[in-house]
Amino acid sequence: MSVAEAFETGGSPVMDDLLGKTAAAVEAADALLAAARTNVRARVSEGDKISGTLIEREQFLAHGLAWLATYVESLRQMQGWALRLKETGKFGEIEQLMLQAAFGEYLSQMLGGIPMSQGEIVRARDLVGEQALGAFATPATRALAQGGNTAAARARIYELMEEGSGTTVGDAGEDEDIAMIRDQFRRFSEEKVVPHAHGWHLRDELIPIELIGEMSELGVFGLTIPEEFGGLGLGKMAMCVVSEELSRGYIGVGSLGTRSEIAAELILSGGTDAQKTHFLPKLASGEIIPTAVFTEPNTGSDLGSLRTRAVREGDVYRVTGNKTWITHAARADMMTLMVRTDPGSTDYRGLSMFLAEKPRGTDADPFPAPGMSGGEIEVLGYRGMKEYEIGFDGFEVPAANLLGEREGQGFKQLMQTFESARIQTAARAVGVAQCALELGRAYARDRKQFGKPLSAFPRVHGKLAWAAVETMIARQLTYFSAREKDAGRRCDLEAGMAKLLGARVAWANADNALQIHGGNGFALEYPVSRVLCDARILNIFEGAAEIQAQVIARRLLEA
Ligand SMILES: Cc1cc2nc3c(=O)[nH]c(=O)nc-3n(C[C@H](O)[C@H](O)[C@H](O)COP(=O)(O)OP(=O)(O)OC[C@H]3O[C@@H](n4cnc5c(N)ncnc54)[C@H](O)[C@@H]3O)c2cc1C
Repeated sequence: MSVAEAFETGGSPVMDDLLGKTAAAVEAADALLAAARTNVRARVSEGDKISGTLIEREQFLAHGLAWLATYVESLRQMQGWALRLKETGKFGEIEQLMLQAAFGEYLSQMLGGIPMSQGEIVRARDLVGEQALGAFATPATRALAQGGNTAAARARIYELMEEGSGTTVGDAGEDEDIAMIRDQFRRFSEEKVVPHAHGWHLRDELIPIELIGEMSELGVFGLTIPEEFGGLGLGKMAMCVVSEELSRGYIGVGSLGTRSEIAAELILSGGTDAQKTHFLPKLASGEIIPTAVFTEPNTGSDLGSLRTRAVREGDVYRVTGNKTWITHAARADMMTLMVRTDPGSTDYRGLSMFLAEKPRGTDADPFPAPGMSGGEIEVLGYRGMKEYEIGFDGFEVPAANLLGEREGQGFKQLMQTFESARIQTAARAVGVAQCALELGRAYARDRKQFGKPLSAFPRVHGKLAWAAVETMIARQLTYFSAREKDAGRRCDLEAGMAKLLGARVAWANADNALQIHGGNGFALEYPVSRVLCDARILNIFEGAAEIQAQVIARRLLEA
């Protein structure tokens, strides 16, 4: 029995005048968002000012607004993607169906309820009231919501997926240079990462230093560092496809560049000339492996209140306090270390950032530096670099290593890196989402039950088709923020949305891919068990989902 017969799809379920309908739906979605903004703003305002206290009291609604805005931006970006593909003659049947399913599902959720997490559904009627919701039900939104993400559309997407040979499901729409970079890193990932990732995870090993050497030679750590400082001088779009393809192989490998990206951004935007000349070429070449040292046992999301302190004594600062959850700390050569230099302060204004050098440690002696101690935290997933708690007791940092040689700027300097870090994390999430999709696909194709491959069942191929669609949505939102960043435009809002959505999609894909594996998915032996654990972290670090939604909501309400 052929795949087509199994699914009994008949002709293509692409809707008539699809692009006309989707264009009209974007307009209606914008109007719904405007109504929600007005409504939520009224709920959280005191006089003509937005009140932090009221936003917190109405957190569910405010975060719902952030999710609604994320959906609206997702649809706009999918529409833009489709129009660009059409212009270049690449808007084929699978891309049309993916567009239609994306609109169908997201519009339905906007009408019915958007899941901010499992069991936390924000309802449009609470965000805008019945009247605006009624106005949202235009002929285009109704047609797409009813006819977009149908079982027939999902079946046909799956069928085309299985016939296709591209590296992503559907054309991702990158330009030629970016597609070449993607292909190069996809090959690298397939050859050097995929065969070993699960073993590294199961044995809880550090990713081999030789692999880091090979990645250095490919320029991974200096991708976005300007050429004058030894980097490749590429944009964030390149960073996205590299992060995506490496994370598709293993999130640990795709995350090796994260701390280099943060350190380089910090130094480029806040460093002195001497700091730029000293650190950037070594970061770009991979000679220096950096680690990001911000979180403390009592201070995670509320980073501005951290307490580790640095006291100046002549030409040095002495650091005392405790940090935790520090990734790749033992093997790192340099810490971007945020501490309190103003002992009289309790908020972000008293914080400073140091570029603190340290010797490389080993498993036996992770922190062989005077005034520094600590140990590994055992974790579910996101292994390969290991996480550590660190105690500082008079650890010495030269005063010349204070970023920008200015105290009190640490939090502001860190905020300037948030856009890039969130774009990179969103790209990692897309890579993990793609990995889960591929694992689920391969299993569904091979495993037979009731005399058929699992993929013959609508609940199985439907999951895979939707995973492909939603991965593309997260990807397009991520690429959009990267393009905005590359164009020099502010994109904290878009980058936050891409991270927020990407993390949810990666988790959903991993969960569904594991479900398709049945009992075997629960066996450590199967890579999908690792991918589930790896996907889980994306909603926690780089701004937990609630913090991300809070930041997005504030920006939407204050604009
Ligand atoms: C694997 C891993 C690697 C990490 N790597 C690093 C690293 O290299 N360097 C580093 O500095 N840090 C790192 N972190 C720390 C990470 O950034 C923090 O875990 C994260 O910021 C959340 O802080 P927290 O864990 O203290 O959670 P908390 O701040 O205690 O929050 C717990 C939960 O409460 C909820 N919550 C918190 N505040 C609010 C709010 N205002 N409104 C609504 N809900 C809220 C959220 O659901 C949140 O997940 C890592 C963490 C992990 C798990």
